[in-house]
Amino acid sequence: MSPTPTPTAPAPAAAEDGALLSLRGISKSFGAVAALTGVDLDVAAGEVVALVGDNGAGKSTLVKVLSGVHPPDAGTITFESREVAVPSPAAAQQLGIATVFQDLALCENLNVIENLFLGRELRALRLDEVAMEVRSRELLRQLSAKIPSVEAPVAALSGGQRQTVAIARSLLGDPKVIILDEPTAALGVAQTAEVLNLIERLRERGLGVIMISHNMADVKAVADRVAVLRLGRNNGVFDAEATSAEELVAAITGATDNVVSRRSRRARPSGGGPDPEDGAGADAEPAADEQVPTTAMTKGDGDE
Ligand SMILES: Nc1ncnc2c1ncn2[C@@H]1O[C@H](COP(=O)(O)OP(=O)(O)OP(=O)(O)O)[C@@H](O)[C@H]1O
Repeated sequence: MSPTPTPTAPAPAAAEDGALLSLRGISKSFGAVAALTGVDLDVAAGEVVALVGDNGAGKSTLVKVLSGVHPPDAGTITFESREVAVPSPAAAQQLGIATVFQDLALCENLNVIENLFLGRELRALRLDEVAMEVRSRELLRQLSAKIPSVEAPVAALSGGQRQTVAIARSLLGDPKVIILDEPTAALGVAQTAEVLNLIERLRERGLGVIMISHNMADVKAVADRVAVLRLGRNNGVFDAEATSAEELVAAITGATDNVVSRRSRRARPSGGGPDPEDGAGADAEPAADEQVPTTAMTKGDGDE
């Protein structure tokens, strides 16, 4: 077991410099259930932040607050340096916050192009099918997506390819932040690799990515920072490279209580020089086997 991460300063009260999106003090209750209590979260442009936590930790609720599904009871959301409200999914979309929920919301009988443009068909005098096809091919090429044919019905695609189509569709709205709800859940090894590659492409495009995941190997493979929620509260923000899977699991399960703010030592395109905190553990090699037994991740109330 790796040593407990050294607690440093409490999570900052104000939006982190360079953050594209900052949540501060977000609370949300459902009746007597406090799903979120005073939660902070930051994501910068070109950064992947993994949001992890045990079942019922509040991850989905936080994502729903950000995507305009649930209004928060308290707290602030700052987007591109101004405080915003996200009263509806349409408002989130308008701001530039896209969410790909686990159900993906694809139409099985429609092909890839039709799914990509569902609800936002390009129209001149009539449906511009040529333009939609060209745009679809271009977008999927930019994402290095392995889709056999844009004319194939979505029903014929693998889980990884469907995830790719759902992510590509959300990019047509030109978002600045994209939230992925367990994008690799139930995928095999090759398909998971495909989706993780796609997330790298999103980072390269300068998007801020928030990824919910229960899989520590995926988190460590793709995230810059890892924000841990426990029982609806922050339990540390970790540098993904410098923190072992065991340390993350300890924070998730409550074996350690952390209010740790370690900024990523990976490149942050939005500026900011080297972080003095980044020295600690910066040369640590990831553990040889980062795959964490799912049993360690799923114990708890399991009521969801
Ligand atoms: N619509 C709702 N009505 C009542 N309680 C809710 C609602 N949504 C979430 N909760 C409760 O809020 C708490 C946080 O749930 P949430 O779904 O956000 O956790 P989670 O971290 O996403 O869990 P999981 O990994 O199992 O999806 C849980 O106790 C859950 O039962």
